Amino acid sequence: MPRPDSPDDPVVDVRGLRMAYGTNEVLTGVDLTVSAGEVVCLLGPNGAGKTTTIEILEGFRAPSAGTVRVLGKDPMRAGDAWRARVGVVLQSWRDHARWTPRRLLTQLGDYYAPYSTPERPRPYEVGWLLDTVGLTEHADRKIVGLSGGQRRRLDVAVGIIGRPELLFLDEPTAGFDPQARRDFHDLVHRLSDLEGTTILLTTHDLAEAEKLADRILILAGGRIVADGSADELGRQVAGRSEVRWACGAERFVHPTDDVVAFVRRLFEQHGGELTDLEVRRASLEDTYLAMVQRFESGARTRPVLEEVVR
Ligand SMILES: Nc1ncnc2c1ncn2[C@@H]1O[C@H](COP(=O)(O)OP(=O)(O)OP(=O)(O)O)[C@@H](O)[C@H]1O
Repeated sequence: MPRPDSPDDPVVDVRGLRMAYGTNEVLTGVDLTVSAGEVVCLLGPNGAGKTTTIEILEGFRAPSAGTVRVLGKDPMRAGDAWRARVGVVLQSWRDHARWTPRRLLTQLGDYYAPYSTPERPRPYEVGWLLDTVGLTEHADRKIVGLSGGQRRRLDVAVGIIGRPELLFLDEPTAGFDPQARRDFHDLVHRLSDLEGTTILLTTHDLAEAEKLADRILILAGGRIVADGSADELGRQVAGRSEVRWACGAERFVHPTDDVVAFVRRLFEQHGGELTDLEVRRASLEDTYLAMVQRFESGARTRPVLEEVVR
């Protein structure tokens, strides 16, 4: 039995997780580990099982099989003290529509006060939190009158009011305008860098994943098919970089695995004639699409795909 608070223990440790809804097998053997202080992003196509995985880790859904340990406990059996250490940003806060954000956050914050420790005083101060999520101006308006993006900011505030050690964010920026998105990214960095909060998030915004995540997991076909930083994943997809150049009026494009060797040859052969040169590295979007495609084409003939990454 792992000691819950040893800094060396993984915050999330999942082995052989399986989940079926009736005959629909959504997760067929997920293994994943998240260490203290990491920001990990779970990517995957629609219906891959990201929300299902997160809900199981949150203790909101019982898995069909496998071992799940979150902060050293089985989420389905963990008590209030465990829950106070975990923050969850749900899709949208619907209760208490006639309350104000300030009242709601104050009320929810009181729930966490008994779980305050000298190392981690709980809850956050409500005024500070309202300011941090950009809701000060709307703090005393009824929740029912907030815009979609303002409600989403409130969702985030509700998720972190208890100063969680582990925070789950399921598509946190869906519906955010660019400013709200940037503010949110700053908040995630702040929680991670200053508070040491461990964060597991899902998103379909690959630029967001690249910006926020220390590590990216790709869930496809019921398993984790890729695990690494954006750069590490990129290196596993061959032919990813593209060199574009011009000789006089003629333009050329060539994909390559080894940009330096290719450009060196280019200079040796055409150095004097080159009028333009550009190296375009594949984005996380290119990598992600290539990996999911590789998985899907392989899956038609081979159900097990560990070789995609390892
Ligand atoms: N409560 C449920 N009952 C039955 N099937 C469900 C339930 N919740 C999810 N599913 C099914 O499980 C699969 C995975 O759904 P899930 O919401 O976990 O995927 P996701 O990766 O989060 O998708 P998205 O990117 O679209 O949000 C889907 O086929 C979905 O229809």
